[in-house]
Amino acid sequence: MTTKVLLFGTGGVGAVYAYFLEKGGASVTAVCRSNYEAVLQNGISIDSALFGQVTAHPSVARTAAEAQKAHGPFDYIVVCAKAFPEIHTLISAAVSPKTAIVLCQNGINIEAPYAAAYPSNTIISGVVYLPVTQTRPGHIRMGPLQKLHIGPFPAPGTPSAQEQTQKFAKIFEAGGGVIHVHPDVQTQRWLKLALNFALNPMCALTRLDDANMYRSSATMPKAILDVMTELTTVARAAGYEVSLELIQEQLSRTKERQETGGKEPSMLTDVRENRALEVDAILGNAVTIARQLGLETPRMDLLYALAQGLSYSIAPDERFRPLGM
Ligand SMILES: NC(=O)C1=CN([C@@H]2O[C@H](COP(=O)(O)OP(=O)(O)OC[C@H]3O[C@@H](n4cnc5c(N)ncnc54)[C@H](OP(=O)(O)O)[C@@H]3O)[C@@H](O)[C@H]2O)C=CC1
Ligand SMILES: CC(C)(CO)C(=O)C(=O)O
Repeated sequence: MTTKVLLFGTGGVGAVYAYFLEKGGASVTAVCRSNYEAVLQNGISIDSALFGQVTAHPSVARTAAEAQKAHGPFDYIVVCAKAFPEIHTLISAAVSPKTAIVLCQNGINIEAPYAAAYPSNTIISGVVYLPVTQTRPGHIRMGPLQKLHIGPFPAPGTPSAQEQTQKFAKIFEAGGGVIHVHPDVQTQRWLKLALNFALNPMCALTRLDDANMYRSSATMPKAILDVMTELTTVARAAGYEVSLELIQEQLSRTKERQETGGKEPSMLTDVRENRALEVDAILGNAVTIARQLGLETPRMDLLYALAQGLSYSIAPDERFRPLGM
């Protein structure tokens, strides 16, 4: 029987995953919002540095409820929306007893709301390497890297969760995607977080892509590495072996991009588009974990405060006052 996948959040990452899953033989329905008309009319067009110009043609829906009615029940719901607290509630209409929920998002501790809301469903945690941007509705530009690390949450999962994880990987791989299954993917999550915790807010605050930010001053490379190093102390205290060599390796892509041109991290795209920022998923949750572990993290705390300020400048609330002079 054909595997049915619902994609929730068809932006840069979701669009590319829709393409792999469709090509891998799944029947894919994509929940689209601002790009609904574009994707309905023309599908998703991907300009990839890895495999050229391709198009995906998922079925399209405006909500999970609409998708469930027309194409459910779904074997998998792949969440590729930004990691915000309310998103888990928006998929509920499409969660059936056997649906596995695959989270493809940056950040740490992003699984908790899903595990609490859907305690009987398999949760698969996904760590995304995919430099990608939606340049206009339904049009995606993808850089020369693609890797997805997945594993059941909480690890190691039940035998049936492990089976669902392996089956997802097979479809993704059959569609041309590079994917690695881990018994516990959290070490990978911390490793990726080290990059995002530093690059995403620092690029968003300076409004520079990663390569230009890296070379913007003599002090910047050390400032970036210091934040990443501080985060590794939290990862290690939390029980995950994230070595400094691996951190250096993470940063090597930014260094390589000195030659080829930089990547604008997703948080900078959000700032430019005046959209909400993933401040808690990428920064706040790790700072909370550091406090719980009794660790001092002055660099992370400062960056978190600045990212919160940046977010507040995009969405000020009743505390905001105009200039006094
Ligand atoms: N871009 C990148 O290079 C990378 C991103 N990531 C991570 O992957 C995740 C996805 O990022 P990315 O693809 O860049 O994000 P995008 O902002 O490009 O895509 C998110 C999509 O979710 C949609 N969405 C949000 N809320 C709803 C809703 N209520 N109903 C329907 N659709 C909704 C948005 O619609 P709308 O357009 O209407 O807002 C948008 O199309 C994030 O966690 C990010 O940090 C990880 C690695 C690299
Ligand atoms: C830092 C980067 C580009 C790495 O792929 C990323 O994860 C993002 O844009 O959020």
